Amino acid sequence: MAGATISNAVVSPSRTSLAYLKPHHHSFPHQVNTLLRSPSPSSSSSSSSSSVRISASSIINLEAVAPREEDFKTAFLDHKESGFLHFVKYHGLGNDFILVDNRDSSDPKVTPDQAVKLCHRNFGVGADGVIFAMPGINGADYTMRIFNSDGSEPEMCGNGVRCFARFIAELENLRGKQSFTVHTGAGLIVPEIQDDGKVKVDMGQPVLNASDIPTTLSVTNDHAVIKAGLEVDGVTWNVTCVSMGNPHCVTFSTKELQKLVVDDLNLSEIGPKFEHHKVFPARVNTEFVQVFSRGHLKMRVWERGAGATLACGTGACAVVVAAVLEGHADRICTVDLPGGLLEIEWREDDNHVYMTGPAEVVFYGSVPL
Ligand SMILES: N[C@H](CCC[C@H](N)C(=O)O)C(=O)O
Repeated sequence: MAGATISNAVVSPSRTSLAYLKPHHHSFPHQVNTLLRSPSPSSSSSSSSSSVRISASSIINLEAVAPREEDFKTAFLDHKESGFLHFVKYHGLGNDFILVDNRDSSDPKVTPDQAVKLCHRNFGVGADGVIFAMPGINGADYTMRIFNSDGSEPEMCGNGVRCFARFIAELENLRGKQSFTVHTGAGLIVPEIQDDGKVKVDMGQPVLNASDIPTTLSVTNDHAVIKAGLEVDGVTWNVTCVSMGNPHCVTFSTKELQKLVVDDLNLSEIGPKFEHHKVFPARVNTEFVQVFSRGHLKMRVWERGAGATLACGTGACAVVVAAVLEGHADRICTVDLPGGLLEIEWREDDNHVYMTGPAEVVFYGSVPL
């Protein structure tokens, strides 16, 4: 029997795919944790026929013997059972990812097609993407690769790299303030875990050159596309294009409407028309922005390859750059996303964009591949 819940579980060792909820939801019964150390499915058939019935009452009795979360995590992360993908589910302001320990190989353990299935919110684990922690190259400590939930591979992911940093800290048992270099499709990215557990990320320099976004929109200022008219669905939107390694189209207004009310927008209607617009040959992430003040912006996002998400880190960075270029905001802003707040600074002295925000574990899981 594939899968199991924790209370009233019938747990068959050979097909364990338990999700370990954080302690305040359930304590993890010692017996079940032992099962995770069970021999691989290919071992003697006797273990595959036996099953362990764990009733809700026994969980209460076992409460006292439940392992410390630390012990569970180590046991789980060391688990290398073949035929199963062991992962840790993280989210950054509700932009959620399946994180895979891929440090032993530069080939992703999951194909793009498998990523689509894993990201499906009914038939799979459910996520906006799959992120791989791989060996570093060109002197970087690590490499991060990501597949969107549609199987496409973007250059970079801001919320994802914060989750990546917390994942590495867990795998390497790092404590306190930690920083390391990550090779990505957007170049070298440097996340730093703060004392409060938030992650501050040097996201590198924004790219404004139209051909590097890429976009075929006509340039407005010195090879850049700033507040240019873009016809979508019969409306002329004013857009500014910024790449953070991945392409972004940021809009604050239309020809008719000088101030967007972002909660009034039908993203599933308008988002795909931006994403697949012919002026974006690599498709595009689109951010719709409302200016509350020169230090407080509210945004919603339709992501390339993932649709409407609760947050987009690279998008929040692109939004602040575009807001400064269009004269709406200063260089230090709080960006208000449906999933929560990000602190963004586009620093004048080094032209780098810095993003600070949370990244949390949701659960540990195993899934047959
Ligand atoms: N869908 C994006 C990648 C993920 C970006 C977003 N989740 C972030 O936090 O930056 C793209 O195809 O460029």
